[in-house]
Amino acid sequence: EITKEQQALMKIITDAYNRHQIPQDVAKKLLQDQYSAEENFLLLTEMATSQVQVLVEFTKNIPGFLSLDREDQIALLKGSAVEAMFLRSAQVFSRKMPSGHTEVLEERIRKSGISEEFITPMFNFYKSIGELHMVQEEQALLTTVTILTPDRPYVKDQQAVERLQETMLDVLRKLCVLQHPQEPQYFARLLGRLTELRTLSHYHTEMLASWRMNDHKFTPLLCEIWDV
Ligand SMILES: Cc1cccc(C)c1-c1noc(C(C)C)c1COc1ccc(-c2ccc3cc(C(=O)O)ncc3c2)cc1
Repeated sequence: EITKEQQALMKIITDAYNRHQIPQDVAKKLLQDQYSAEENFLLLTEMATSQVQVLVEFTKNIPGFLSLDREDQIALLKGSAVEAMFLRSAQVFSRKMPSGHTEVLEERIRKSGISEEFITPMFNFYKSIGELHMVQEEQALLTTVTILTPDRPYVKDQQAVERLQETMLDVLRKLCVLQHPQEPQYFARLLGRLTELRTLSHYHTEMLASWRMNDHKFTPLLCEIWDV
């Protein structure tokens, strides 16, 4: 049974998740009509940079996050940024954007210098997230659970992160039972997506290396968060 304080926690996180989105004027740039690989890469770089800024703001609203050791806060953000962006961009695909971003985002990702070996697992992931039909509370909590992963590189006080993550996992588990009563294994399926995210995060490191090989430039914020 979801307790009163768990409901309050879920509301804080879901409101923050909905409040911190890529500004529409930035997202609208996806609809521009240049589709060269260079243009696509530049647009995706702009999206990712804006998404990281939004992610940092969202993370500040996770109850307990700002009480963690400051260096651990940075380590959690660096370690989870790619995974959080996969989850956020997955929502664009599964939400069937009215603004038509779905098709153009897919087109630009497919034609931005990412090799086919990464494109396939990436779009399989997007499809598997879409099939879950997550409600927004589940999306917000799943992103929060991903950010609060204790075993990211350089995290010193893993216990403190684990305590926070367990609190969020408990709310998410109860929410899944409430939202998907006909599917008792739904929560386990959600956690399975987190495993898939780790794999994608390793692919992403190779994607970055191959872009850099072809002399692609990133923004200072992305260089900092991805150590490129
Ligand atoms: C290619 C890739 C795939 C997955 C994750 C990453 C980090 C990368 C990835 N890896 O590198 C890059 C750049 C640097 C080339 C990327 C590109 O990342 C992103 C990140 C976020 C979005 C994004 C997020 C929310 C949106 C909301 C709306 C709307 O509400 O209408 N519309 C458009 C939106 C676009 C797009 C690309």
